[in-house]
Order: sequence, then C-alpha cells, then structure tokens
Amino acid sequence: MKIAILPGDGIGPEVTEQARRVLDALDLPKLTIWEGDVGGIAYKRHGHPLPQETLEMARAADAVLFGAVGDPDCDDLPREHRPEQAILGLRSELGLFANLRPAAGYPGLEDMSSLRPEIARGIDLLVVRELNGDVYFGDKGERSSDGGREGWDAMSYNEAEVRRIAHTGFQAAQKRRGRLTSVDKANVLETSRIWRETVIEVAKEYPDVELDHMYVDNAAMQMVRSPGQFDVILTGNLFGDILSDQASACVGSIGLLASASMGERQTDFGTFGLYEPIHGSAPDIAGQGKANPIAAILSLAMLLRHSLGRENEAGRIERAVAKVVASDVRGADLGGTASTSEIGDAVLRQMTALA
Ligand SMILES: NC(=O)C1=CN([C@@H]2O[C@H](COP(=O)(O)OP(=O)(O)OC[C@H]3O[C@@H](n4cnc5c(N)ncnc54)[C@H](O)[C@@H]3O)[C@@H](O)[C@H]2O)C=CC1
Ligand SMILES: CC(C)CC(=O)C(=O)O
Ligand SMILES: [Mg+2]
Repeated sequence: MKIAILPGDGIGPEVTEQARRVLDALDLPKLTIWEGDVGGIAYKRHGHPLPQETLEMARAADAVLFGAVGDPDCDDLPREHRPEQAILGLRSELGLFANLRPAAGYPGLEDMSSLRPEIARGIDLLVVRELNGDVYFGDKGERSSDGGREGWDAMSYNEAEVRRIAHTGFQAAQKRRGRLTSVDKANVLETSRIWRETVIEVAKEYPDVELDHMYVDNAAMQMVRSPGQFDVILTGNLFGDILSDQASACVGSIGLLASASMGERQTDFGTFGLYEPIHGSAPDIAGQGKANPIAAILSLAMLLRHSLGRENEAGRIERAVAKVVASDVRGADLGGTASTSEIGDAVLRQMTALA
C-alpha cells in the first residue's frame, strides 16, 4: 500500500502532521509513505506549484493525503503559478471527478453550530460535488472593454460529465437514506438546464431513490433553515464548494469536515482517491497551533476506507474523533483552548482506548 502525503501550505502541514501521527499509530503492515511538495512551497522550491515529480508520486500511489494550498506571497503571480492551480491540476490530471463531503452533527457539539441546537442536531448530509468541470475549468481570461478590464470564466457541463457524477450521487443515496436533492440554477443557466434534464434521465435507473430539485439560492437558505431535510446533495463544482463550507458552519467548524475525491481507477485495495479537509491553508491562523486537525484526521479515515479497504481502522478513527469532539478538548474554532497537537494527542489517546 502506497500513500503520497502532500501537506502544502499554511495550516496544511500542521493538520497533516496530526493525521500522519494517527496513521503511524495504526502500524499498518506493508505500507509505504511518500511525501511531496505542492502549492506555494513547491513554487518556491521548484518553480511550479505542481511539480512533475509530485504529480508522478500521486499517480504511483494508491491514495493521496492532501493538506491545503494557498499562500498570500503568491497572490500576484500569474494564474498558472498560483498555489491553487496545484489542487485543480491534481483533480483534473488524476481524473478525480467526484468529491464527497459528508457533514453530520456531533452529539455534544450543538452549542457550537451557527444554528439553534435543535436544528443542528438533525444534520446528516453528503454533498456530492462534481470536481472536474464548471467555471473552475472553463475557458477564462481577461480583455479590455468599454468598462475597463473585463474578466470571464466560462461555465459549462456536458451530458457525459453530468451523467457520471449523477450515478455517484444516486449510488450514494442508495447506501444512505434514499433521497437525493439535485442543486442547480436551471431557471437562468443553460448549464443547469442540461444538468437537470440529465439528472432526470439518470434517475430512471434508480427508482428506489427519491429525487427532488432545488435552485441553489433556495438550497443555501434551506441549509440554514432546516438542514435535516437533506440526505445527498448532488451539485456542480462551484455550488458544491460554497454549500459545503456553509454546511461546516452548521455542524460547528470548517475544521471538522473531510472530503474524498474519487475517479474510476481501481487499486489492489479499493478505489484510488485524494483525501483532504474541505478547508484551505488558513493564513490567518497558520503557524500558531490553532488549526483543528480533525478534518485532516477524518480525511485519513476516508482514505483508509475507500482506497485501502481498511474499514476497521477507519471506523476506529471516526469513533475516537467523535469521543474527542464530545469532550472538553476543543480548539479555538470550537470555543476552546486546545492546540493542534493537543487535539492530535487526544485522538491518539482515544484510539488506544478503543484498540
Ligand atoms: N483545497 C485547498 O487547498 C483549498 C485552498 N484554499 C486556499 O486557502 C487560502 C485561504 O482561503 P480562505 O478563503 O481563508 O479559506 P480557509 O478555509 O483557509 O479559511 C477560512 C476560515 O476558516 C478558518 N479555518 C480553516 N480551517 C481551519 C481549521 N482546520 N481549524 C480552525 N479554523 C480553520 C480560517 O482560519 C479562516 O478564518 C486561499 O489561498 C485559498 O485559495 C481554500 C480552500 C480550499
Ligand atoms: C482552491 C479551491 C479551488 C478549492 C476549494 O475551495 C475547495 O475545493 O473547497
Ligand atoms: Mg472550498
């Protein structure tokens, strides 16, 4: 089993270090771990945010554990050299079109939700976000116009792209509570009209899944009004990016939500994937020991489950995390004083207790 760890920038290395401690504590046999540069640090060391060597390492692995990229020092670089291009490049080069972002409330954490506790208690949803298309990958540029400089980013989806992510969404709903909400903006966007019609076509293959459609503006409102109504949310790259950050505040903190990015490639142990917290490099708290490493640790659990077939270990990590989250060991994001490494220590202690 080969895991490539790409810590990246800002709090990326801080949270990834705690996930690495958890991985080491599992003492898995026949595991090889590689580490590579990505993002702003890679640009500074190698002149490119996604060096060829890093991409090849990711390709050769069974799974990638990713931290975060983004560095204010790089804000003025041309787009192709900015750190964020590295994660977009990995997602497209590795064919990772399906981004799974689970968001579920934790008993004992309702007080930290941005919602009233009785509303927060009902959250148990999965955002299935398309990851290889939409405005992030469309034609883009800058031109002069009568109104000064004009930027554009083309939004597009074709039927094949929608179909494959729709299958992921329906199959996820079958394994959960059998409900799928497709989120679009079909009242005004051509992209969304194709999206909606294609999802309706695919739905015929999943008669056991209850499908509904929601415009994204309403979905954002419903997410804070009554998030318990959602089971699986199927949506595009941009809307999924935004709604999943919003879901994290409903749960309690962006430092809690993990994600899996999957494609079609099978490994000897499962499906190849890249696993990362949903948050970014958080330059505002980087280097201060304030980052919550739970999202990175839960990303490792997803990696073990989906790419390495290690359900027992994944479950053990998740149970340990639930105990820590329900305890008084909380970071600043959850109103506490525990540092990044103290939260890591607490997870390791719970893992030992559960062994
Ligand atoms: N996949 C990736 O690598 C991503 C990279 N980014 C990049 O990260 C940089 C910062 O972006 P922002 O918009 O500020 O988003 P962000 O997610 O890095 O931070 C948003 C807010 O949440 C807080 N936060 C984030 N993670 C936390 C954690 N684990 N524990 C406690 N608090 C946490 C931050 O301190 C900040 O106040 C930018 O360069 C952005 O492009 C943003 C999102 C994803
Ligand atoms: C750098 C962004 C494209 C990534 C992001 O915000 C995300 O995937 O959540
Ligand atoms: Mg995001």
